[in-house]
Amino acid sequence: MSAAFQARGLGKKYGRKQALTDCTLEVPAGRVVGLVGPNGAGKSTLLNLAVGMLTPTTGSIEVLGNPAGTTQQAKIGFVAQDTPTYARLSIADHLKLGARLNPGWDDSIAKGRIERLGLDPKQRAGKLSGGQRAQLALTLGIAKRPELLILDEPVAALDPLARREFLQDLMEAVAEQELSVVLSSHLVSDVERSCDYLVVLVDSRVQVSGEIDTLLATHYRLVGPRRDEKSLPSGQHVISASHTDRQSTFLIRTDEHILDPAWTVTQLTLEDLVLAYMGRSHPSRHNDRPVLEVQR
Ligand SMILES: Nc1ncnc2c1ncn2[C@@H]1O[C@H](COP(=O)(O)OP(=O)(O)OP(=O)(O)O)[C@@H](O)[C@H]1O
Repeated sequence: MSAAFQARGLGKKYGRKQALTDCTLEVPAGRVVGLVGPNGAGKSTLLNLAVGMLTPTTGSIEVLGNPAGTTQQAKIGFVAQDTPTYARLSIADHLKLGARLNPGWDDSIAKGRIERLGLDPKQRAGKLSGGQRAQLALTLGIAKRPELLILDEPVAALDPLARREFLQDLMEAVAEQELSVVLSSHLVSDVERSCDYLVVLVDSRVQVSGEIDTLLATHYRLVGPRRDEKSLPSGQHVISASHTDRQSTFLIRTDEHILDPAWTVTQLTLEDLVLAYMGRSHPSRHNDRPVLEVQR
C-alpha cells in the first residue's frame, strides 16, 4: 500500500503570510494520524493542500500515490473545519446525495449512525445544531468508505460523550476497512485515544512526526545535578531544558541507552512530548497557559 500522503519541501504562502514551511513528511497508509499544533500553526493549510483545495507555493504533495488534487475523489473523504452541509437539504437528502455521488457508499453505516445519534432524517441541515451538523458531515465522510479520510478538527463541536463515540466509530472503521485517517485536533487526549501516528506542527513547521509508540519509547526526562546541555552525549538530542541553581531537567530524544547514573530517568507522556516540541518553537511559552488543551 502506498503512503497515505507524502510531502516534499511543501510550502504555502497566503500573500506575504507563510502558513506552511518546507514540510517534508511521509505518512504511512493504514494509520490514524493525529496532526496537532496551536491555532494558526498551519494544520488546515496542510490538510487543504492534501485534498487539492489549495495549491502549494513550493514543493509537492502526493496523496495515495498521486499528486494532490488528481486522486479519484471517491478515494478521499474530507470533512473541513466548518463541516459544510447544504442548509436547505434534509439529512435524508444528504444521504441520498452521498449514495449517488460515491460508488463505495455504505447506506447501512450512514443510516445506522443517524439513527444511533437520534437525528430525524427529515430535519433540514440548516436547522441542526453545530455539533449535529458536524455529526452529519462526519457520517457522510465515513459512509463514503474512502481510502483516506481527512478530518479537520472533527470533534471540536461535539460534546465529550459524542466525541468519544465518534473516535470509537472511527477506530472501528479503520479496523474493518482499509482506511487511513488524518485528523487534526487540539486535544492530546483525543490523539492519545485514537491515533497511532503523530505529527506536531508549530509556526508553519513540522516539529516531529512518527509512530506514537516509537516516539514514546525514545523520549525521556532526565533530572539530575545541574549541567550544561553541551555535556550530554551526542546521541541525546535535547528538546527542552530547564535549570535551577543545583538541578537540571532535560527532555531528550535518543535511541541509545542512558548510562549516566547521575540522572533520574523517566519516560514522557504524550502530552509532555507534544508540549515539549511546542515549547521548543516558542521558548516564551514555557510560563504561559499550555497552547494545547488537555481533557480527559
Ligand atoms: N486565506 C488566508 N489568507 C491569509 N492568511 C491565512 C489564510 N488562511 C490561513 N491563513 C494564515 O495561515 C496561518 C495558518 O493557518 P491555518 O488555518 O492553516 O492554521 P491551523 O493550524 O489550522 O489553525 P486553527 O487551529 O486555528 O484552525 C495562520 O497564521 C492564518 O492566519
